[in-house]
Amino acid sequence: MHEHVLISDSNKNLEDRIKVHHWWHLKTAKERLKFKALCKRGGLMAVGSISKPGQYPHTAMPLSVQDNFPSTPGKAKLERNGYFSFSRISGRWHSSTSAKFSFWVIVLIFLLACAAFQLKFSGFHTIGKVSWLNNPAWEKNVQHSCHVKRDEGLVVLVTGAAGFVGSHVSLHLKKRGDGVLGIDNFNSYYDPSLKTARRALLEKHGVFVVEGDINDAALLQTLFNLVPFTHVMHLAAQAGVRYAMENPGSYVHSNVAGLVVLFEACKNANPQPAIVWASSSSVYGLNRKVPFSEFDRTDKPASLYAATKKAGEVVAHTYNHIYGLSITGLRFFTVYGPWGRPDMAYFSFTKAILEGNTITVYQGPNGADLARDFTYIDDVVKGCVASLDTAQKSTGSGGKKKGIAQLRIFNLGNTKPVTVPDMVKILEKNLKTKAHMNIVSMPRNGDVPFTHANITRALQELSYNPSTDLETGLKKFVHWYRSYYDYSDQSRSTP
Ligand SMILES: O=C(O)[C@H]1O[C@H](OP(=O)(O)OP(=O)(O)OC[C@H]2O[C@@H](n3ccc(=O)[nH]c3=O)[C@H](O)[C@@H]2O)[C@H](O)[C@@H](O)[C@H]1O
Repeated sequence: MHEHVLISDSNKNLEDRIKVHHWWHLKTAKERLKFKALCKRGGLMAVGSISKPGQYPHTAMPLSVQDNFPSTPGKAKLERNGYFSFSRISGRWHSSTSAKFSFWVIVLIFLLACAAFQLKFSGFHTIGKVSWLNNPAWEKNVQHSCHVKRDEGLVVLVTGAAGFVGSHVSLHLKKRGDGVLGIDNFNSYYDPSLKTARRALLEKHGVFVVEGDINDAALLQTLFNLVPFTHVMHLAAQAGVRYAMENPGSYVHSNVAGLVVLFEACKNANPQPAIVWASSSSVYGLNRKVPFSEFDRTDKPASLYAATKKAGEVVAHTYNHIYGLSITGLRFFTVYGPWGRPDMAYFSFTKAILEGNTITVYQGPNGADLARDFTYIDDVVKGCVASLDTAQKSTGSGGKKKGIAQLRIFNLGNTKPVTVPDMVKILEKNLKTKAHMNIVSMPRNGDVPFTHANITRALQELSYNPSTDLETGLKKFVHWYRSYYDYSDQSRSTP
């Protein structure tokens, strides 16, 4: 077999080094030895594929050149003692120029592919397309967003800031003069353009939202190094009761693993912040005793979503116990309102009714209507802010507990459950349109037949006193929905 060998013996520059100087036809062992000696003398290293054991590679290049090659993973990695096959056509290099060109094109494509891969999968830290690593402009945004404008103001890291509750809480805190920094991964569980619009609103009011995941420990550490947060309002989560059957991993990832990563960052921070975080009414699961009290058992979750929220409460206990983190868990009861979540029934029903589509309404056993303790967003925001304001300091430092720390759980409900068909009637009235309803038995999908909060504890300790009934709240929601999606802006898609 005739081998065509490309040899470079110039050391002037990278271009010259891969210039073709000789064509060799290695027919015999003697020729191969000669080639090998030549490589050695010129400081060259033979590279190229070997089609049979004992054969020499197809091409040669200086060792120094190889140091300039990217050390990238994968099959095409160029190894010092390995072999890399260039574009060889019919066993012959057509010309040195085309070989050189092909080679660098391949290298370039490979580098670009690696960069794209890293950006997408390795937690490469970006804001839009800008890396946060050693980025003074980004650090300035972070610090500016955390600037406190009132006496005794808080410095709060809000996770899930581009989410429904997160955006409302962030705005409220910022407006009263607290320093607020948001973080959100802008995932596509529901239309990310709604999250982007919420972010635009926040940024208009001076709240910077870092695009990143709570599972990114390095990013969290960077934020805690930059800012001495007094509080963390942790609202980032995988929400939705029924979606847990479709994508169980996302619940474990965000609601359990993500929570632990966040607690770790808080535990290591100096000072340790106090944490307020979103649990859920769903932890009451199959509880039949109403109204649901924080003293009731919560060991029978009906969905994986509920199970991960319950797990979060248990994890919170551990971090409070071992590290002295001050932690307050809030059990939200079907929060609704402007800028809400398109996956929730009141929101998706509104869209369907306006578009003339049929809505599916679930019924409980024996044809009983399902009911929810729908809670208006402004009331929930008050509960969140009161929790931050009444949170005691964490007691640990340097990762060690220095004393007993506060650990609280509160129901943030409305205490006035409304059935789903009644909720539909309110929507019909506000939308001035009759809904087409398909009534079906509640599938076994994690749903619970009713929720009803006892809010005595929140009233006592937080002065939490919800004041918006469903009629008033849905009216406000429909008003927002119409202005947001009312097709005056044709470029904006409906949810
Ligand atoms: O309090 C919570 O902890 C949770 O509240 C919310 O869950 P849910 O109370 O289940 O709200 P939501 O989906 O609006 O369904 C409302 C009602 O409509 C019924 N429902 C729903 C959909 C449908 O197509 N038909 C229907 O009848 C359905 O059977 C139910 O009876 C949050 O989504 C969740 O993230 C979590 O925060």
